[in-house]
Amino acid sequence: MWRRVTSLSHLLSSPKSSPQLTPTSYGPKIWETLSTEVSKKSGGGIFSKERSPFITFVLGGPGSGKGTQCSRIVETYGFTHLSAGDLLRKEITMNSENGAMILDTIAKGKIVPSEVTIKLIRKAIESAENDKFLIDGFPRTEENRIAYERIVQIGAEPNIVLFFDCPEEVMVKRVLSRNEGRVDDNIDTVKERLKAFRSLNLPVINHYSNKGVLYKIDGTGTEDEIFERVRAVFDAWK
Ligand SMILES: Nc1ncnc2c1ncn2[C@@H]1O[C@H](COP(=O)(O)OP(=O)(O)OP(=O)(O)O)[C@@H](O)[C@H]1O
Ligand SMILES: Nc1ccn([C@@H]2O[C@H](COP(=O)(O)O)[C@@H](O)[C@H]2O)c(=O)n1
Ligand SMILES: [Mg+2]
Repeated sequence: MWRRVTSLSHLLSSPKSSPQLTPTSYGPKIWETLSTEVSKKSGGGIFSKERSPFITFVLGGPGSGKGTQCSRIVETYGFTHLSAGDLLRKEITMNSENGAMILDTIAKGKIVPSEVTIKLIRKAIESAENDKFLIDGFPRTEENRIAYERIVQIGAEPNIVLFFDCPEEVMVKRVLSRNEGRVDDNIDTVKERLKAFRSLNLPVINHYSNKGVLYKIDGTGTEDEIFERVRAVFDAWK
């Protein structure tokens, strides 16, 4: 039933299999059609028969432009943007039960335990009315990914995974000039975050590449240039 759009194959990094797109299924957007397909199979977890959203994971190193491009995707395609980092930072400002632990972890450039992050993502999905989500900065580790899959059960596979591929020196430069007062935007923590990206996030990215759902996007150039690359992915899914 599903066929891959051949012109997009260059965006997929060595998939063993691929989500198959239906170029003819214009009308309802492909994410609405897919949501229904998945919901028929869904056995519980975050999603149900009645509700199985179209999920895009947005991955990339610190400063690769995930948040920036997510804002553009939201404007153009109407997704709801859930940044795992923003959800965690909100817990710090709300002085919640886990706030101090989260602050300490983020300041060290380490990864917060999966159950904490997934609970926040789950709550945000459940309280949103939209059925199309960009989940930015998650899963960050194989442990994040496996924990998420356990909770979501059938239908846990993201529909798309975007990976913003960017040289480390570009990412470091962007992070250090971000100037938003983030506790982790300093050279020592950035080094730790890059280490975590290499050792923990790249295996997740490889996993999705092997599953055939990964769209690797060149994260260099201007915001507009990068968004044109992103458009090529989403326009093929409409
Ligand atoms: N293409 C670009 N060229 C120059 N600067 C950019 C570009 N894209 C984003 N930036 C800037 O770089 C900084 C980091 O971008 P952004 O916050 O989108 O990255 P991120 O991947 O979400 O990072 P993090 O993982 O640290 O949250 C921001 O100040 C943003 O304005
Ligand atoms: N799945 C995640 C996502 C983020 N974190 C922590 O938050 C920091 C900032 O994340 P950004 O995506 O906003 O860069 C990150 O360095 C981690 O400390 C996490 O633990 N788990
Ligand atoms: Mg971000």
